[in-house]
Amino acid sequence: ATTKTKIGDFEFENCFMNAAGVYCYDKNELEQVINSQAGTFVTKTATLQSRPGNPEPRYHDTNLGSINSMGLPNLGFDYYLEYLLELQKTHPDRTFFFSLVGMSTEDTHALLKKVQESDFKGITELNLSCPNVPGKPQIAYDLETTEKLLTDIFSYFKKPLGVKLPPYFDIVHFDQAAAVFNKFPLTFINCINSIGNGLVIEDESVVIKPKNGFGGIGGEYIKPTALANVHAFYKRLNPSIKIIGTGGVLTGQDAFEHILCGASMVQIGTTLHKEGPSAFERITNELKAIMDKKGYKTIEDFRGKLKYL
Ligand SMILES: O=C(O)c1[nH]c(=O)[nH]c(=O)c1I
Repeated sequence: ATTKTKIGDFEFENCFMNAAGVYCYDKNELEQVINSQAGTFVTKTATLQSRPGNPEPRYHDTNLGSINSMGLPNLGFDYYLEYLLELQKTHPDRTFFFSLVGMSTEDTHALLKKVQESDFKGITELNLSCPNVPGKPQIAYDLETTEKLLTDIFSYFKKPLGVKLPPYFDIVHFDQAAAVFNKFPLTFINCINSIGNGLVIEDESVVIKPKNGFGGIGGEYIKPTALANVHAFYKRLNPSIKIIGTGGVLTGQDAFEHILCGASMVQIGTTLHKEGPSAFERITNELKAIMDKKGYKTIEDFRGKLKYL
């Protein structure tokens, strides 16, 4: 079996990649993902200026997953763009993802205009769902603002663009959000970001410093919500808008379920943070074994084919 996949006009040898925020802060981390079995990588979400992020401890692993309130620490847009342009020379046959968001609407447009005017040939992931910048709501929970932002963006941005979404929890919100996204030539949507503002307690204390311990939840806790968002949008979106599935992937079986729900690419966050880049080889082999046992040759043989009772 092969786990190769396609997003927009781009082919990837493997349908696995990191989730933004994990193993993607600097060239050293990104190099490790390039040299792993991952099909591609996405950068840490970049802002116009570099940011130190929230006070530590700001990330904590638990038996069932993770909690984080990083606060968008990153080396700044220019650092990642420069590296991505260098990779276009050293790895001309590969396509990478550039995650970004402005700290204001003006900044978001400034960032995307810089990408549009640059020689970047990869795919841009606009993060509409960072849950950890105090005072900043998750953009994608405000569908009116999201529609206005995308309308303005697509008036000048002509390169491949997708959006990173927070989880939605109401069928009516799936309907309303899908109706907005279907208005735009999006290359993909990525479901889901961490489940915002959970709380993890050990003994009598929170485990992270920012926001009195409130942070985005990842890992095993979130797979049912991730799968529901992948499948809800798969059923509602124009087939030209691909789905990236993120959330709760520990094994090949979890990845199989994301693809069954309609995902064309699967991102790994918490598991990658815990296990390191060798997780890509393990999970790829586990998925291939499942496909071989079931007689599926490519992921298109079962993508989106979730059975109902
Ligand atoms: O706190 C973060 O940096 C962060 N953490 C997340 O869990 N998701 C995000 O999109 C971001 I931008």
